[in-house]
Amino acid sequence: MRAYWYDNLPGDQRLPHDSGRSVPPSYLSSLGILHFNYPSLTSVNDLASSRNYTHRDEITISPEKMGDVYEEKVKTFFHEHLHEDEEIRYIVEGGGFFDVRGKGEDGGLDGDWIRIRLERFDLMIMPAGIYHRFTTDETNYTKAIRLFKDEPKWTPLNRGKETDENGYRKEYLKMRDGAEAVAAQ
Ligand SMILES: CSCCC(=O)C(=O)O
Ligand SMILES: [Fe+2]
Repeated sequence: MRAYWYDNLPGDQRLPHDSGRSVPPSYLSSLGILHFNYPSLTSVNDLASSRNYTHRDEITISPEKMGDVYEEKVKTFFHEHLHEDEEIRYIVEGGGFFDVRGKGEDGGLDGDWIRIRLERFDLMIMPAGIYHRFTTDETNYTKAIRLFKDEPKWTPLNRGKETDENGYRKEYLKMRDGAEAVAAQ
């Protein structure tokens, strides 16, 4: 795992877009993001049961596996969205990028994109309500396990006026900025 500020330059979303400015783990945790490196599935299973995740599926995002819909899927995943549940992803093979919004400057709610590079054995937990997006990298191959509390269901809520007002979004901001207010004391 490596996190850095997205360079915001034009070009394929699958390129690294590395500005060269790293984002430290402490900043990611202040956004409510957790990361682990689990070379064995046993640890993934333990984490799943400790958080009451009883369902999972395995997704292979690649042109070979998905055929013609691959490019379309990759664009859908890259549309800025949030979920009303936390999102847990474990990379089994290949790699990919999750982009998440940093904090805005001067108390603004949303800042610039942070790119999080995930590789084999990386497990990431993103809190409900965080704006994010996903893309494969130039190798066009991500095999990941998605953990769910109930039946596997992926419901992205694309960013808009409605999601800005979403209760889970508001809860997330309270947690994020509340945590910061406490840390600053
Ligand atoms: C690597 S999982 C696919 C992307 C995804 O689940 C998401 O963007 O929410
Ligand atoms: Fe998502």
